[in-house]
Amino acid sequence: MNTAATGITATANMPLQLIDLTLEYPDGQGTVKALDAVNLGVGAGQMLSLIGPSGSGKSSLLAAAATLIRPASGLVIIDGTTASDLNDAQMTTLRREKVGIIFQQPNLLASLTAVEQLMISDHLRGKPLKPAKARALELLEIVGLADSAKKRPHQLSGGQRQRVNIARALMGEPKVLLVDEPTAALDNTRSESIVRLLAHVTKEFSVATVMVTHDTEFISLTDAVASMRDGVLGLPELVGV
Ligand SMILES: Nc1ncnc2c1ncn2[C@@H]1O[C@H](COP(=O)(O)OP(=O)(O)OP(=O)(O)O)[C@@H](O)[C@H]1O
Repeated sequence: MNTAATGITATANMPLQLIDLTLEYPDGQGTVKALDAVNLGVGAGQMLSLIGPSGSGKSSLLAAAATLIRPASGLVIIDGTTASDLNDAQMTTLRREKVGIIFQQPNLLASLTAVEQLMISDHLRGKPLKPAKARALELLEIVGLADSAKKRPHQLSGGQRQRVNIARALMGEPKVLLVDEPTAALDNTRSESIVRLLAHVTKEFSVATVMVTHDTEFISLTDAVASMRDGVLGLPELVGV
């Protein structure tokens, strides 16, 4: 199968590949097809904007790519590993090690400082605390929060909380970053800076990023856009400079 044809641009290093992905949900007596033979490849250092009307399947695509739901058919390949070949425990490990997920709401723990929010995610992966702190501080600097490492969520703005969320998703050194409406709760200026930051870390850490968004005005900050309709994914179009 020629998967390169579905990628944003041809590249040997494609951390995220979706091949002929079909996903159905039960709906009364029948089923609703949320993903209909979806093919997509996102290369290392590439960021794709995913747009489409409500109910077109964007969240389903992200959930399948994140290995949070198993497709009815087709393949999800993360950094060369075919997720559908794995059992649930192996899939969880793959997700933990290779996938960073950023939701609309940061879901930070109220009692922890910014640096602790990042360290705990490494701690849950069984990693030692000392290098985790160094990496957490480095990531906070990259996302523009060097001076806010000791602040708790209530001391941060919405945009700053989203920056902590982005830094936290990068702690595990993911190969794939899946981002669901990261700017939905933010004003225009903050939205733009968050999309710029996501585009920056995509390049800086060579991750394959897919961002679901309704903010079409910031799509030009990303490399490509693809739109969904009724579970069918259109071909990605290059938009970046
Ligand atoms: N858990 C579920 N059970 C049944 N049907 C579902 C479920 N989740 C989604 N669907 C259906 O699957 C289709 C795709 O939904 P999905 O949430 O992926 O779309 P979306 O493009 O992300 O929408 P939105 O922009 O509103 O978030 C829709 O018809 C939706 O009603």
